[in-house]
Amino acid sequence: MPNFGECHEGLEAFRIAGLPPDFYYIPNFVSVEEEASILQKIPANRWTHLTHRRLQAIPSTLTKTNTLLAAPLPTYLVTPVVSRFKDLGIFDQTPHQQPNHVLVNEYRAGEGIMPHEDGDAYAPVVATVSLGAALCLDVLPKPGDGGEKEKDKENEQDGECDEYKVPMRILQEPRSLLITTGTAYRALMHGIAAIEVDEDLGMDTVANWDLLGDRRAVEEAGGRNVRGTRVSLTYRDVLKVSSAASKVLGGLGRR
Ligand SMILES: O=C(O)CCC(=O)C(=O)O
Ligand SMILES: [Fe+2]
Repeated sequence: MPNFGECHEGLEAFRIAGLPPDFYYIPNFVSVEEEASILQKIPANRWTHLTHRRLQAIPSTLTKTNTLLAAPLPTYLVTPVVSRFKDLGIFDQTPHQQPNHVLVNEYRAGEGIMPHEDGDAYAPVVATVSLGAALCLDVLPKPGDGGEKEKDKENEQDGECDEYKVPMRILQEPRSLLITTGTAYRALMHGIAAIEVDEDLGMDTVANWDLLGDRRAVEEAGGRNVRGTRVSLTYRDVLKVSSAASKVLGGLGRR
């Protein structure tokens, strides 16, 4: 089976070259108008409040067995974003060939998310649309696989990963798309530091520096990004879907 990169030559120009495969960063994936329209349509009364952010799982939270109760995504999350995913073939190789689940996360300045991996409830492709403000995603090695030292040894042996500097940061500008798949999905963790300013941003410290939509703004701000409120939409394909449940819900008029 060909890997993601081999099937998506059109995306090659957007690959984050300095990181293990495959991260792709596309600036200005949605327009300013589209961004405003999506933000305005996120329902105000559906937030789950966590200590360091608030979130909405759409269409619903997965069950204890990581099953999705099938229900269509709301239109504001489908148009225009999912049609653009189709044009790029982002979910062409996942079981349902389209995203069926979206987590909406909101981070105010000073909020973040602990380093984690997204796990095996989903096909290993995540498409993250950022809205509202910029922040840095930290990319880290997974602890436990013998630790970093062991990894370095392995890397020396196969000579394949030497060129990658991890931990590293990806600056996610508003309106951008970040795709995480392959080794990047399976072998790395990601998190967002709970800070108010991302500092020391530049070509050596930001993995997607060359791909940014507005490098100049960051340079003019002296390599600092003062955080505002950022909303992320993380689109995924949940592997286990129960359509029986959705029929019951549909019958109850819960669509
Ligand atoms: O907001 C983000 O970009 C990351 C969110 C995330 O890691 C997740 O929902 O699993
Ligand atoms: Fe995540």
